[in-house]
Amino acid sequence: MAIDFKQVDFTYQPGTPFATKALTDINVTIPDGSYTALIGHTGSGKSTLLQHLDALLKPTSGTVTIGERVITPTTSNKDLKSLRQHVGIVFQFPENQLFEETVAKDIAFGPQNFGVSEADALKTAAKMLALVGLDASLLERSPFDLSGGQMRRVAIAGVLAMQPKVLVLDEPTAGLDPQGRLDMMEMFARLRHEQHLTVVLVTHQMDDVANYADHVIVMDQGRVVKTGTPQAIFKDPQWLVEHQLGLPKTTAFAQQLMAKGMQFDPVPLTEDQLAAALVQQLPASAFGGATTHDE
Ligand SMILES: Nc1ncnc2c1ncn2[C@@H]1O[C@H](COP(=O)(O)OP(=O)(O)OP(=O)(O)O)[C@@H](O)[C@H]1O
Repeated sequence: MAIDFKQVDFTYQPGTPFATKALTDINVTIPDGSYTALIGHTGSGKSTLLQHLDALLKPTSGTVTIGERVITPTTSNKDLKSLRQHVGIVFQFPENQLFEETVAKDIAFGPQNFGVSEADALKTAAKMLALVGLDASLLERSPFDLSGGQMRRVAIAGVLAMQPKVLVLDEPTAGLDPQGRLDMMEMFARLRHEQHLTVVLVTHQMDDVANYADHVIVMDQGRVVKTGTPQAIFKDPQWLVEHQLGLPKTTAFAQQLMAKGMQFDPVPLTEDQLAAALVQQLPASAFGGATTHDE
Protein backbone atom coordinates (compact mmCIF):
# COMPACT_ATOMS: atom_id res chain seq x y z
CA MET A 1 0.00 0.00 0.00
CA ALA A 2 1.46 3.37 -1.02
CA ILE A 3 1.42 6.49 1.15
CA ASP A 4 1.61 9.91 -0.45
CA PHE A 5 2.25 13.29 1.19
CA LYS A 6 1.22 16.45 -0.66
CA GLN A 7 2.24 19.87 0.62
CA VAL A 8 2.04 18.71 4.21
CA ASP A 9 2.80 21.13 7.03
CA PHE A 10 2.46 20.19 10.67
CA THR A 11 2.61 22.44 13.74
CA TYR A 12 2.41 21.22 17.34
CA GLN A 13 0.12 23.31 19.54
CA PRO A 14 -0.77 25.75 16.76
CA GLY A 15 -2.04 29.17 17.75
CA THR A 16 -0.39 29.02 21.17
CA PRO A 17 2.86 30.55 22.41
CA PHE A 18 4.26 26.97 22.33
CA ALA A 19 3.58 26.41 18.61
CA THR A 20 6.41 24.38 17.01
CA LYS A 21 6.49 23.83 13.28
CA ALA A 22 7.72 20.26 12.85
CA LEU A 23 6.97 19.57 9.15
CA THR A 24 7.20 22.00 6.24
CA ASP A 25 5.96 21.38 2.69
CA ILE A 26 6.40 17.59 2.67
CA ASN A 27 5.90 16.13 -0.81
CA VAL A 28 6.97 12.52 -0.75
CA THR A 29 5.74 9.05 -1.67
CA ILE A 30 6.37 5.80 0.13
CA PRO A 31 6.00 3.37 -2.76
CA ASP A 32 3.83 0.25 -2.42
CA GLY A 33 6.00 -2.76 -1.57
CA SER A 34 9.09 -0.66 -0.85
CA TYR A 35 11.41 -0.93 2.14
CA THR A 36 11.71 2.76 2.84
CA ALA A 37 14.22 4.14 5.36
CA LEU A 38 13.42 7.47 6.98
CA ILE A 39 16.61 9.11 8.21
CA GLY A 40 17.67 12.48 9.59
CA HIS A 41 19.37 13.80 12.69
CA THR A 42 17.59 14.29 16.01
CA GLY A 43 14.66 16.69 15.80
CA SER A 44 14.47 16.60 11.99
CA GLY A 45 10.81 15.50 12.05
CA LYS A 46 10.95 11.71 11.56
CA SER A 47 8.64 10.81 14.46
CA THR A 48 6.19 13.52 13.46
CA LEU A 49 6.08 12.26 9.87
CA LEU A 50 5.76 8.66 11.13
CA GLN A 51 2.64 9.55 13.12
CA HIS A 52 1.03 10.81 9.92
CA LEU A 53 1.37 7.34 8.37
CA ASP A 54 -1.71 6.08 10.21
CA ALA A 55 -3.29 9.47 10.97
CA LEU A 56 -2.29 9.50 14.63
CA LEU A 57 -1.45 13.07 13.66
CA LYS A 58 -3.30 14.89 10.90
CA PRO A 59 -1.65 17.52 8.75
CA THR A 60 -2.08 21.16 9.74
CA SER A 61 -2.31 21.77 6.00
CA GLY A 62 -1.94 19.53 2.94
CA THR A 63 -3.04 15.91 2.45
CA VAL A 64 -1.75 12.44 3.27
CA THR A 65 -3.15 9.67 1.06
CA ILE A 66 -2.88 6.26 2.72
CA GLY A 67 -3.92 3.62 0.20
CA GLU A 68 -7.35 4.87 -0.87
CA ARG A 69 -7.92 7.15 2.13
CA VAL A 70 -7.20 10.86 1.90
CA ILE A 71 -6.42 12.49 5.26
CA THR A 72 -6.88 16.25 5.48
CA PRO A 73 -6.72 18.65 8.43
CA THR A 74 -10.48 18.24 8.89
CA THR A 75 -10.73 14.44 8.63
CA SER A 76 -12.83 13.14 11.52
CA ASN A 77 -11.20 10.80 14.05
CA LYS A 78 -14.29 8.60 13.97
CA ASP A 79 -13.70 6.48 10.90
CA LEU A 80 -9.96 5.96 11.11
CA LYS A 81 -10.18 2.51 12.67
CA SER A 82 -9.97 0.51 9.44
CA LEU A 83 -7.09 2.66 8.28
CA ARG A 84 -5.14 1.89 11.46
CA GLN A 85 -5.70 -1.79 10.84
CA HIS A 86 -3.77 -1.47 7.58
CA VAL A 87 -0.81 0.43 9.01
CA GLY A 88 0.94 -1.27 11.93
CA ILE A 89 3.36 0.88 13.88
CA VAL A 90 6.03 -0.71 16.07
CA PHE A 91 7.05 2.15 18.35
CA GLN A 92 10.39 2.31 20.14
CA PHE A 93 10.62 -0.24 22.97
CA PRO A 94 7.24 -1.80 22.06
CA GLU A 95 7.66 -4.32 24.89
CA ASN A 96 6.72 -1.49 27.28
CA GLN A 97 3.17 -1.70 25.91
CA LEU A 98 2.60 -5.37 26.82
CA PHE A 99 -0.03 -5.65 29.51
CA GLU A 100 -2.06 -8.87 29.35
CA GLU A 101 -1.53 -11.82 31.67
CA THR A 102 -0.52 -14.22 28.89
CA VAL A 103 1.37 -13.88 25.63
CA ALA A 104 -1.61 -15.33 23.73
CA LYS A 105 -4.04 -12.76 25.18
CA ASP A 106 -1.67 -9.90 24.48
CA ILE A 107 -1.29 -10.79 20.81
CA ALA A 108 -5.03 -11.51 20.48
CA PHE A 109 -6.01 -8.15 22.01
CA GLY A 110 -5.83 -6.12 18.77
CA PRO A 111 -7.94 -8.45 16.58
CA GLN A 112 -10.51 -8.85 19.38
CA ASN A 113 -10.74 -5.09 19.64
CA PHE A 114 -11.64 -5.14 15.94
CA GLY A 115 -14.47 -7.59 16.50
CA VAL A 116 -12.74 -10.94 15.88
CA SER A 117 -14.03 -13.69 18.20
CA GLU A 118 -11.81 -14.73 21.10
CA ALA A 119 -11.30 -18.22 19.65
CA ASP A 120 -10.24 -16.88 16.25
CA ALA A 121 -8.04 -14.20 17.78
CA LEU A 122 -6.24 -16.82 19.88
CA LYS A 123 -5.68 -18.93 16.76
CA THR A 124 -4.20 -15.88 15.04
CA ALA A 125 -2.02 -15.28 18.11
CA ALA A 126 -0.50 -18.75 17.80
CA LYS A 127 0.26 -18.16 14.11
CA MET A 128 1.80 -14.75 14.78
CA LEU A 129 4.02 -16.11 17.53
CA ALA A 130 5.47 -18.60 15.08
CA LEU A 131 5.89 -15.83 12.52
CA VAL A 132 8.15 -13.87 14.88
CA GLY A 133 10.22 -16.97 15.56
CA LEU A 134 8.98 -17.86 19.04
CA ASP A 135 7.93 -21.27 20.31
CA ALA A 136 4.25 -22.11 20.93
CA SER A 137 5.17 -23.11 24.50
CA LEU A 138 5.35 -19.38 25.33
CA LEU A 139 1.67 -18.76 24.53
CA GLU A 140 0.39 -19.34 28.07
CA ARG A 141 3.34 -17.67 29.78
CA SER A 142 3.21 -14.18 31.23
CA PRO A 143 4.88 -11.77 28.80
CA PHE A 144 6.71 -10.30 31.79
CA ASP A 145 8.58 -13.56 32.41
CA LEU A 146 10.22 -13.46 28.98
CA SER A 147 13.61 -12.07 27.97
CA GLY A 148 13.74 -8.53 26.59
CA GLY A 149 14.19 -9.80 23.02
CA GLN A 150 11.29 -12.25 23.37
CA MET A 151 9.05 -9.52 24.81
CA ARG A 152 9.81 -7.30 21.84
CA ARG A 153 8.91 -10.12 19.44
CA VAL A 154 5.61 -10.69 21.26
CA ALA A 155 4.80 -6.97 20.90
CA ILE A 156 5.63 -7.15 17.18
CA ALA A 157 3.42 -10.25 16.86
CA GLY A 158 0.61 -8.13 18.33
CA VAL A 159 1.07 -5.57 15.56
CA LEU A 160 1.24 -8.29 12.88
CA ALA A 161 -1.96 -9.87 14.24
CA MET A 162 -3.85 -6.96 12.69
CA GLN A 163 -2.52 -8.17 9.31
CA PRO A 164 -1.27 -4.73 8.29
CA LYS A 165 -0.25 -3.90 4.74
CA VAL A 166 2.31 -1.36 5.94
CA LEU A 167 4.67 -2.06 8.83
CA VAL A 168 6.28 1.02 10.35
CA LEU A 169 9.33 0.43 12.54
CA ASP A 170 10.62 3.20 14.81
CA GLU A 171 14.21 2.35 15.81
CA PRO A 172 13.16 -1.29 16.27
CA THR A 173 16.58 -2.55 17.41
CA ALA A 174 17.24 0.11 20.06
CA GLY A 175 18.69 -1.45 23.17
CA LEU A 176 19.41 -4.88 21.64
CA ASP A 177 22.88 -6.45 21.53
CA PRO A 178 24.56 -6.85 18.10
CA GLN A 179 23.30 -10.42 17.54
CA GLY A 180 19.79 -9.45 18.69
CA ARG A 181 19.83 -6.50 16.31
CA LEU A 182 20.89 -8.62 13.38
CA ASP A 183 18.27 -11.30 14.18
CA MET A 184 15.56 -8.64 14.44
CA MET A 185 16.51 -6.96 11.14
CA GLU A 186 16.63 -10.34 9.38
CA MET A 187 13.20 -11.14 10.79
CA PHE A 188 11.74 -7.94 9.32
CA ALA A 189 13.30 -8.71 5.93
CA ARG A 190 11.72 -12.18 6.01
CA LEU A 191 8.33 -10.84 7.16
CA ARG A 192 8.37 -8.28 4.40
CA HIS A 193 8.59 -10.99 1.77
CA GLU A 194 6.34 -13.56 3.45
CA GLN A 195 3.58 -11.06 4.28
CA HIS A 196 4.05 -8.83 1.18
CA LEU A 197 4.50 -5.77 3.39
CA THR A 198 5.50 -2.22 2.64
CA VAL A 199 8.09 -1.43 5.34
CA VAL A 200 9.00 2.00 6.69
CA LEU A 201 12.06 2.01 8.95
CA VAL A 202 13.01 5.04 11.06
CA THR A 203 16.63 4.61 12.01
CA HIS A 204 19.94 6.19 12.90
CA GLN A 205 21.76 2.99 11.77
CA MET A 206 23.17 3.65 8.32
CA ASP A 207 24.29 0.00 8.05
CA ASP A 208 20.65 -1.08 8.27
CA VAL A 209 19.72 1.41 5.55
CA ALA A 210 22.45 -0.01 3.31
CA ASN A 211 21.61 -3.64 4.05
CA TYR A 212 17.84 -3.61 3.89
CA ALA A 213 16.27 -0.49 2.37
CA ASP A 214 15.58 0.10 -1.32
CA HIS A 215 14.29 3.66 -0.90
CA VAL A 216 15.48 6.42 1.43
CA ILE A 217 13.89 9.67 2.60
CA VAL A 218 16.25 12.15 4.25
CA MET A 219 14.81 14.81 6.57
CA ASP A 220 16.38 17.96 7.95
CA GLN A 221 14.67 20.70 9.97
CA GLY A 222 11.19 19.43 9.16
CA ARG A 223 11.77 19.17 5.42
CA VAL A 224 12.50 16.28 3.08
CA VAL A 225 15.90 17.21 1.68
CA LYS A 226 16.59 14.15 -0.47
CA THR A 227 14.97 10.91 -1.63
CA GLY A 228 16.48 8.08 -3.62
CA THR A 229 18.11 4.66 -3.49
CA PRO A 230 20.68 3.98 -0.75
CA GLN A 231 23.31 4.08 -3.52
CA ALA A 232 22.26 7.60 -4.52
CA ILE A 233 22.01 8.83 -0.92
CA PHE A 234 25.39 7.50 0.20
CA LYS A 235 27.43 8.53 -2.81
CA ASP A 236 28.11 12.05 -1.46
CA PRO A 237 29.83 11.84 1.97
CA GLN A 238 30.25 15.63 2.18
CA TRP A 239 26.51 16.19 1.75
CA LEU A 240 25.80 13.64 4.48
CA VAL A 241 28.18 15.39 6.90
CA GLU A 242 26.41 18.69 6.19
CA HIS A 243 23.15 17.03 7.24
CA GLN A 244 24.72 15.42 10.31
CA LEU A 245 24.45 11.92 8.89
CA GLY A 246 27.07 9.21 8.63
CA LEU A 247 28.02 6.53 6.13
CA PRO A 248 27.51 2.79 6.40
CA LYS A 249 30.70 1.27 7.92
CA THR A 250 31.55 -0.53 4.70
CA THR A 251 31.18 2.63 2.63
CA ALA A 252 33.39 4.59 5.05
CA PHE A 253 36.05 1.87 4.73
CA ALA A 254 35.76 1.92 0.94
CA GLN A 255 36.23 5.70 1.05
CA GLN A 256 39.50 5.17 2.97
CA LEU A 257 40.67 2.70 0.33
CA MET A 258 39.75 5.22 -2.36
CA ALA A 259 41.84 7.87 -0.58
CA LYS A 260 44.77 5.44 -1.01
CA GLY A 261 44.16 5.05 -4.71
CA MET A 262 41.67 2.20 -5.08
CA GLN A 263 38.68 2.83 -7.29
CA PHE A 264 35.13 1.64 -6.84
CA ASP A 265 32.23 2.33 -9.14
CA PRO A 266 29.68 2.16 -7.65
CA VAL A 267 31.02 2.65 -4.11
CA PRO A 268 30.11 -0.46 -2.08
CA LEU A 269 27.47 -0.10 0.64
CA THR A 270 27.50 -3.61 2.10
CA GLU A 271 30.18 -6.12 3.09
CA ASP A 272 29.13 -8.41 0.23
CA GLN A 273 29.48 -5.62 -2.32
CA LEU A 274 32.89 -4.62 -0.92
CA ALA A 275 34.14 -8.22 -0.97
CA ALA A 276 32.99 -8.68 -4.57
CA ALA A 277 34.63 -5.40 -5.65
CA LEU A 278 37.92 -6.29 -3.91
CA VAL A 279 38.03 -9.77 -5.44
CA GLN A 280 37.77 -8.15 -8.87
CA GLN A 281 40.57 -5.67 -8.22
CA LEU A 282 43.15 -7.61 -6.22
CA PRO A 283 45.69 -9.72 -8.08
CA ALA A 284 45.15 -13.47 -8.01
CA SER A 285 48.27 -13.79 -5.83
CA ALA A 286 46.33 -12.18 -2.98
CA PHE A 287 44.17 -15.33 -2.85
CA GLY A 288 47.07 -17.82 -2.83
CA GLY A 289 46.57 -18.51 -6.52
CA ALA A 290 49.97 -17.15 -7.65
CA THR A 291 52.32 -19.33 -9.62
CA THR A 292 55.64 -19.60 -7.81
CA HIS A 293 59.14 -19.56 -9.33
CA ASP A 294 59.67 -23.22 -8.32
CA GLU A 295 56.95 -24.48 -10.66
N1 LIG B 1 4.73 16.67 21.31
C1 LIG B 1 5.45 17.70 20.84
N2 LIG B 1 5.14 18.97 21.17
C2 LIG B 1 5.85 20.02 20.70
N3 LIG B 1 6.92 19.90 19.86
C3 LIG B 1 7.29 18.66 19.53
C4 LIG B 1 6.59 17.50 19.98
N4 LIG B 1 7.18 16.39 19.45
C5 LIG B 1 8.21 16.84 18.70
N5 LIG B 1 8.28 18.20 18.74
C6 LIG B 1 9.24 19.05 18.01
O1 LIG B 1 9.07 18.81 16.62
C7 LIG B 1 10.33 18.78 15.94
C8 LIG B 1 10.51 17.43 15.25
O2 LIG B 1 10.60 16.43 16.25
P1 LIG B 1 10.56 14.86 15.92
O3 LIG B 1 10.42 14.15 17.23
O4 LIG B 1 9.52 14.60 14.89
O5 LIG B 1 12.01 14.63 15.31
P2 LIG B 1 12.82 13.25 15.11
O6 LIG B 1 13.56 13.39 13.83
O7 LIG B 1 11.89 12.11 15.25
O8 LIG B 1 13.84 13.25 16.33
P3 LIG B 1 14.54 11.95 17.05
O9 LIG B 1 15.50 11.37 16.07
O10 LIG B 1 15.20 12.57 18.24
O11 LIG B 1 13.41 11.02 17.43
C9 LIG B 1 11.38 19.07 17.01
O12 LIG B 1 11.66 20.45 17.00
C10 LIG B 1 10.69 18.69 18.31
O13 LIG B 1 11.19 19.43 19.39
